Amino acid sequence: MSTIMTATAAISLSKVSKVYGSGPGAVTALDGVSLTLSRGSFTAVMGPSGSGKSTFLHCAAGLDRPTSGSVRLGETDLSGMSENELTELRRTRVGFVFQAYNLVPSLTVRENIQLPVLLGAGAPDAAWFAHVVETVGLTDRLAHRPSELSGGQQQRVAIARALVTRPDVVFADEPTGALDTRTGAQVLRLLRSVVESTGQTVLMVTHDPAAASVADRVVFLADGRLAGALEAPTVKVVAERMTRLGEW
Ligand SMILES: Nc1ncnc2c1ncn2[C@@H]1O[C@H](COP(=O)(O)OP(=O)(O)OP(=O)(O)O)[C@@H](O)[C@H]1O
Repeated sequence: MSTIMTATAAISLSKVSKVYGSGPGAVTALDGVSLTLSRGSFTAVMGPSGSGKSTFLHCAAGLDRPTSGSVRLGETDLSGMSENELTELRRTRVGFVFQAYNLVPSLTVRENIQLPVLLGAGAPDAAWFAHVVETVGLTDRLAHRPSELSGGQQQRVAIARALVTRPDVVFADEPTGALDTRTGAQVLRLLRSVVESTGQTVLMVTHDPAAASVADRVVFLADGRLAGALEAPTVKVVAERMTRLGEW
């Protein structure tokens, strides 16, 4: 890999394939996908149901191992890593935001956000923590429990938690799937502003053209393969492209 690529690529997948099962029942969920995300970019992944989006996200994030091909996070090749090393990498170098916010109900907002740092027995960086909390607009909610917050606020806690370790990449799987349109739009604007204010790299899987239009680039998957990309996407163009790819 050239010096320029290692300097700018946050994540890089090379000919990644994933086959579930074996023999006649084997399913090829990903089929030779190569993609590079530059640092500070916001990329949305779209495609019909079953096209391999979740598998792609899981392989890129080190949650699942490709059957063949390689994934690099910055300069780290995930292929040869042990389970323990992958667990450590997920804890320290990637952040996750899921549709179901996955907050710990008994912990306060502050504790939920700090959890990844506390689990690593590290000391939270106070200035960064304050910056993240302010960016997501939760400064006056730190002592609350998740059940005392709205859905949008809970997802903002999850976003803050994903950012607190200053990960190389934040992976978001349908982050607005459980939110109403207006709250979803607020959460997306927040993710966008996070990319701009922190230089964070975000990879987001979504079914929603409006969500995808917030990204810098949309990549489309169909039958486990890359089926094109759009730069500076608009809702209309994304929706048209999805309609051509088949059932959403
Ligand atoms: N653990 C598994 N075992 C067997 N097959 C699987 C497994 N996980 C996914 N698949 C299959 O791999 C293909 C891709 O699935 P994946 O969940 O990545 O698609 P997706 O695009 O995220 O779908 P959706 O939009 O419906 O969530 C599908 O045919 C799915 O049935």
